[in-house]
Amino acid sequence: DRTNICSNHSFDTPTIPFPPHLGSSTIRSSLKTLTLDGYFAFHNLEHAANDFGNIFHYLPTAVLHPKSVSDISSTIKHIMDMDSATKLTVAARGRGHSLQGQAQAYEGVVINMESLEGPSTYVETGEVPFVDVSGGELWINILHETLKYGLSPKSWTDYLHLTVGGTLSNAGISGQAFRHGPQINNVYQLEVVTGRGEVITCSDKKNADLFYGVLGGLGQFGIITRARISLGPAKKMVKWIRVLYSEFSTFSNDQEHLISSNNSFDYIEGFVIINRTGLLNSWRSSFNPKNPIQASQFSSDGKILYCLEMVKYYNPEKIDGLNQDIEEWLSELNYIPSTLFLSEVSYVEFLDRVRMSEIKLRSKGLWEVPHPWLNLLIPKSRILDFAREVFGKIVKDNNNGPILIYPFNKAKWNNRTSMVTPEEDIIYLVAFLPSAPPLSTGTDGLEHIMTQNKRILDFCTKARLGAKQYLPHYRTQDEWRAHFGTHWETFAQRKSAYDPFAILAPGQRIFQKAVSIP
Ligand SMILES: Cc1cc2nc3c(=O)[nH]c(=O)nc-3n(C[C@H](O)[C@H](O)[C@H](O)COP(=O)(O)OP(=O)(O)OC[C@H]3O[C@@H](n4cnc5c(N)ncnc54)[C@H](O)[C@@H]3O)c2cc1C
Repeated sequence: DRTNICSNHSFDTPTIPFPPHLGSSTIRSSLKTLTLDGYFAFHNLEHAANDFGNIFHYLPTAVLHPKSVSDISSTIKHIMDMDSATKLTVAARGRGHSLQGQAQAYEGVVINMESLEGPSTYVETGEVPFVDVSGGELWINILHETLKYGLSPKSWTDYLHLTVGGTLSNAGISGQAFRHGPQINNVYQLEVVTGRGEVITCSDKKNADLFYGVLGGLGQFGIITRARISLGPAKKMVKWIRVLYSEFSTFSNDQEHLISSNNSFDYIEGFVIINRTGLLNSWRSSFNPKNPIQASQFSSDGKILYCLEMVKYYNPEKIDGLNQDIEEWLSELNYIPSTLFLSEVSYVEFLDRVRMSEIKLRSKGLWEVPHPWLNLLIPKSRILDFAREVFGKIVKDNNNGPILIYPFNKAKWNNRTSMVTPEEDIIYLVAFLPSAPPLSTGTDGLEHIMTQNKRILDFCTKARLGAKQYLPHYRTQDEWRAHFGTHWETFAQRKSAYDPFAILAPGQRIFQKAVSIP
């Protein structure tokens, strides 16, 4: 029952050796000696060997369903005390929406963070409002809870059914990042269980090295059990606007113009439409323009269109001047005049927009399919080169999923976190988000898309774009060193300080399990 059920597709099988077979019954017996508030499961663990990517599948030995922080800390301490040959690896699993097995632990222990209980969510409404939540809490629940107080987190992801620990281990980027930075820049304090099993509270003022290490730290230094997240006043409704462009440079100039202004839209994203045969609406959005007939004219057979997406939050009881402001901001843009689509939806409906698409796709069996996604951060100075080579030349259509593209201001990002980005003031996130129906061997098939992703990455390297992967995935430590660049030393030092045996988040494949404390 401990077989490696790794999919047999041949592109990206791991090259870093996994721990040897450890003698499962001895290990189970050893784990069973622990006194816990929650429990270990040793059977039916296939769920923990899967993720949203649906490409990598590694069975753990056990899944811990912790009820308390001490369950997590005792488990890690117990593993620390095992002899070096039998030390297990440990992966915190949030919602398991990783793409390449990052939340899996082959023959190790997966911790189901959603079962963690503790103090209930607490909202502070004072001068500096914040919410204290469990690391396994879903962002959608945080939204609903904070709205009861007229408050809301400021920085989001496009999809809210992800855990706090999962997105804070990466960055958490969406259309608000140009103004507020990513989610990792909107956190005041964390409670973390390190790879030594210690429970440490950290912030900018206290244990700052651990705090900034864990934010964007790919789960390498500790397990986030609690987070204090900054809040701001929430609005009830949004004006959701889309306009189209046929020239990339006009589109990107307008995006850059919008993110340079302090007083304009609250959210700015965009996407590329390459030779799409379907309607303009993509799967990720429940956007329903007032004039759908007009929208449907813009299926993009044979051409490339760029869609700029803007949102303004508002309260319906205080709408004075809003429409004039929006008209003025739009008048500064150079989109194709007949292509303005406007929709008004609630704040919650907008933020939770991908959920509707998920429900639809699930009903058609199209959600739990392989997702060979590729997310890149491209410096502004090279975005035209990137667009020219990739859109239409390497990627010839995007009928199998959206391609997002939008800039943000690096000045709004805190450079002390573990996350690495290109070194420029303005950076574009470009996200290729295809679904690959199983068994397809055509241009929507997994093999074709993986080859295409590789061509995009090869182009970035050859053209020296200075691009970085977001939600990075590499096979060798050399590639990881290159990814972190000058930040590698700090990253590696933090690893030996907080997780000296390299037991945490083995699915990232950055460090191999160590055998002795340096
Ligand atoms: C449909 C969809 C839309 C998305 N949209 C966006 C987006 O708009 N912007 C964006 O930035 N990202 C987006 N993502 C990516 C997403 O943010 C990451 O994949 C994130 O890691 C998923 O959270 P999770 O709870 O599922 O994490 P998991 O997949 O469970 O874990 C991710 C990594 O974090 C580690 N981890 C999990 N919990 C903890 C914890 N408590 N403490 C320490 N480490 C932990 C895991 O071990 C693993 O290495 C999207 C993903 C999907 C599937």
